[in-house]
Amino acid sequence: MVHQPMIAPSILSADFARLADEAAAVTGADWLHVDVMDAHFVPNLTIGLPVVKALRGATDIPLDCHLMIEDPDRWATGYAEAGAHNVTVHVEAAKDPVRLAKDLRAAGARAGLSLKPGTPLEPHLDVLKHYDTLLVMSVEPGFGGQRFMAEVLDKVRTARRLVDTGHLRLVVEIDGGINADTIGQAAEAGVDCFVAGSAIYDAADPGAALERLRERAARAR
Ligand SMILES: O=C(CO)[C@@H](O)[C@H](O)COP(=O)(O)O
Ligand SMILES: [Fe+2]
Repeated sequence: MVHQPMIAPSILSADFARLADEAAAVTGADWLHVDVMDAHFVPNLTIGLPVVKALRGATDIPLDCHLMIEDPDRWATGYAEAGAHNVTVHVEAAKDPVRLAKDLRAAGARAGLSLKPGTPLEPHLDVLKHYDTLLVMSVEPGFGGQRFMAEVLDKVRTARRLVDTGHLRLVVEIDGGINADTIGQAAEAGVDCFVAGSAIYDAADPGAALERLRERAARAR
């Protein structure tokens, strides 16, 4: 388990007209989570490569790009080349996830693999050996502000066990519905990195909200 809980604010809940300021409001963040949606893999359309490139120049926080797109085999390495620290693709969308992980690493990024809430972990364990991050979705991808699905924590517990016993080398990340009421159970289950959008950016002081989440997670471990 990484030393202290990592927090990744999701800019999906930030003010898109003031992204540089919104990044500056969370300087304590470990990663800045960027939700890329293409209106095909998910029923929502957000931002893409030009905005990621602009953000890269506007903040020093490592960018954690979560690609909810139909054809990650074609587009994902562009995000790594644009300077993203971690690029996560969905196992449900990737045609050749092992190749993709190698390409992402060759382009200088960490490679992340995400599972939708209904996607089991076990069939993908061999593929996960090639990845640096496992992103467990705790809402159906597409929108911020949804209710946390505690049933995905079984996948987190399994992944934690496999990491702690040396079978996988991964940061275990969770995404969706993380707030002061839910972060404790996710931390107990073994999450390393917590994505939080509305719980941070809907708060009057996003930086303070981030640190409160981190404290809660640390206490629950
Ligand atoms: O990937 C997604 C949604 O598809 C997330 O990253 C959300 O943006 C998280 O928002 P909250 O559930 O924390 O409000
Ligand atoms: Fe996300």
